[in-house]
Amino acid sequence: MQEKTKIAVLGGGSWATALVKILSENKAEVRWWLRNTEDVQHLQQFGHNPRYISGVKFDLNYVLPSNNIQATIQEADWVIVAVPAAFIQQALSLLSAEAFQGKTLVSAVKGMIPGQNVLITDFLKNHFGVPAEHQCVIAGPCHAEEVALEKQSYLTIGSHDIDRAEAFCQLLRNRYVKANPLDDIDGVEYCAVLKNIIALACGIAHGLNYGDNFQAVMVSNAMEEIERFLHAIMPLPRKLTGSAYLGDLLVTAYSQFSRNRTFGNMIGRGYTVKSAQFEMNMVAEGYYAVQSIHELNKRLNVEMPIVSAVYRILYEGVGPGVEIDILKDQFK
Ligand SMILES: NC(=O)C1=CN([C@@H]2O[C@H](COP(=O)(O)OP(=O)(O)OC[C@H]3O[C@@H](n4cnc5c(N)ncnc54)[C@H](OP(=O)(O)O)[C@@H]3O)[C@@H](O)[C@H]2O)C=CC1
Ligand SMILES: O=C(CO)COP(=O)(O)O
Repeated sequence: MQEKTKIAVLGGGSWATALVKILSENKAEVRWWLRNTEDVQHLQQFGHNPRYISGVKFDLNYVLPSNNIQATIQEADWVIVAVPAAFIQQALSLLSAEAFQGKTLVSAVKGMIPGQNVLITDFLKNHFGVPAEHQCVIAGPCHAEEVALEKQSYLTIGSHDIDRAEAFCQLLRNRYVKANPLDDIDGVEYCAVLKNIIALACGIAHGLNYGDNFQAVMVSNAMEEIERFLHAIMPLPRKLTGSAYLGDLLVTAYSQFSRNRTFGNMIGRGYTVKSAQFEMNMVAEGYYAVQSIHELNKRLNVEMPIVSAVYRILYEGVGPGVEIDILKDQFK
């Protein structure tokens, strides 16, 4: 009998839950680290994650939930990090560089490490010495909630090592998931960070009662902003109309499932940042990312009116109406 591929998934939120569904249904052995003991016990007893997309039922012959992060990754060939960026340092604090040796690390995270303002793959390289070519990122327009409903979805796996990316695609492909490898790992990682900020801006505008006409213009302007930023930080010929770039921006800006859009919508309707965070039991990465991009852009000086507006609204207390009014006059 062929040995099962051993994969560790770190994180207990919606995206980790969706990825465990895909991988375990493809008969990989998934060791799953969640930080809460009660969640692990619930999974072991009932086969459901109690707090995130709880309708998904897991086959416990293939899914091994645990609170022990060292034991979770020990035997795995692939380690998927699916913890929101702001909590990664804390989540991985018990692990040493040796723990990752010989493994492929896959970031499922669409954020940056706050304070350090680095991408997750750079953090894993700097902090744990994981070489860039031993890493992949999961990109593309894909909400966990739609994976749970088995709706047709597309993922892009970025890596400097295209064979490794293809090998990971093979672990993901199924009846409703198509996966394609791509070598622009930094481009898709930065784009995923930026699209969350733009989706926040779209939510803010929606909360202020702007309509679809305005949002379409905001998204078109945003694409140009993203293009300028990527050109400044990582110039490469890339097709930004691809689904890992434009596609991910569109799904996050328009989907009812988007955390970032929902968070922005609350801000537009007058919630404070604290109260919006309290209302959502999920994480809007764009809130943290906008600070990192704002810091990075002090050096790059890219013209980023939408990102700057979101920064001023969330971190400087400027009224959302004031900032969107300014954008309204700048957009073409
Ligand atoms: N959801 C999606 O559809 C997609 C998400 N992603 C990315 O996946 C990553 C994970 O997000 P997602 O799964 O959506 O997360 P969710 O928003 O679904 O859940 C939040 C997660 O954050 C954890 N968390 C919250 N506060 C803390 C804290 N103080 N310390 C440690 N952990 C904390 C929660 O743990 P607990 O429950 O124990 O509090 C939970 O696991 C993000 O980077 C996101 O951008 C990428 C593609 C799709
Ligand atoms: O990246 C995502 C879909 O591709 C998820 O976006 P949200 O975090 O805004 O839900």
